[in-house]
Amino acid sequence: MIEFESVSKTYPGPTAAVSEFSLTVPSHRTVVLVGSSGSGKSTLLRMVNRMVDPTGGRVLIDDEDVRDRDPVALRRSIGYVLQNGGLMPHWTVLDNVATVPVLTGTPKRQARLAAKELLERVGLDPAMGRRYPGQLSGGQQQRVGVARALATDPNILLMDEPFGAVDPIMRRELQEELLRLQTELHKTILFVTHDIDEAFLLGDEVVVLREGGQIAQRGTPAEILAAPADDFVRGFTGVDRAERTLSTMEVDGRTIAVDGTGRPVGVFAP
Ligand SMILES: Nc1ncnc2c1ncn2[C@@H]1O[C@H](COP(=O)(O)OP(=O)(O)OP(=O)(O)O)[C@@H](O)[C@H]1O
Repeated sequence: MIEFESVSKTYPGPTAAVSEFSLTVPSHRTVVLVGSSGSGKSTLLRMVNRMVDPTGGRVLIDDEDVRDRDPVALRRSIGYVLQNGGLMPHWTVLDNVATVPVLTGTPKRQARLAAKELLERVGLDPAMGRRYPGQLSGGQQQRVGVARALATDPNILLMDEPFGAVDPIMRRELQEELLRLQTELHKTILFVTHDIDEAFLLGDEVVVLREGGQIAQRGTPAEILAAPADDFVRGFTGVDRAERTLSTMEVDGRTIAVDGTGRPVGVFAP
């Protein structure tokens, strides 16, 4: 469980990046922070692994203040996936995945064997382990990034716009893969995106942020869609967008879902 207790972060400048933010991320759940650029999402995520220390308040992992943890050990115990993979270009894929386990004492052979299994787990051919990151597609690199984050079997995964730089089809595949992985792994995932559709797809809970890390609304995707808190959330989530305003139509005895433009988008199960 991750707890943000009234955290603030002020960088030099006129406004606070985050002010008085409180949130609990329950164990084994996926919580998505969604908001536009500059709303403080990355700052909040990075407070968990102490890449940023708050200027006020505290962050707890399983009731322990992260400030009492050694930052390097803390970072190695938490999976972290970034938009651009953050892979070491001159290391093979396998070495990229096996690095942290080796640094924390796993024998090299064992770590490489485990890395191969992880590549398979994220949907890659283990033979790709011999390649260098530059010889992989963007989507494949992101899968390696996920495998690397899972290499120490962390309880917590921090994901900062991990699928932001890949094309929409690959993005959808990666999202589905993450959903599948999570049904097997049950990690505590804190996921950052500016894409509300991604947030609704992946989040058990979604936190909509406005400037300064202010929570505009939090809840399950269904709760937010059913009752947007205000015009900001209404606009951000696009609840009034044609593709979200579904209605029903009877055709040949079956009930069809139709979007706001009149386009049939699905059929209700009998
Ligand atoms: N190292 C820094 N020094 C000064 N200001 C910073 C620093 N990091 C972030 N900020 C500022 O803090 C605010 C929040 O930034 P943050 O990166 O957390 O937002 P974000 O929601 O993740 O944005 P994006 O989606 O663009 O990544 C922004 O106004 C940003 O300019």
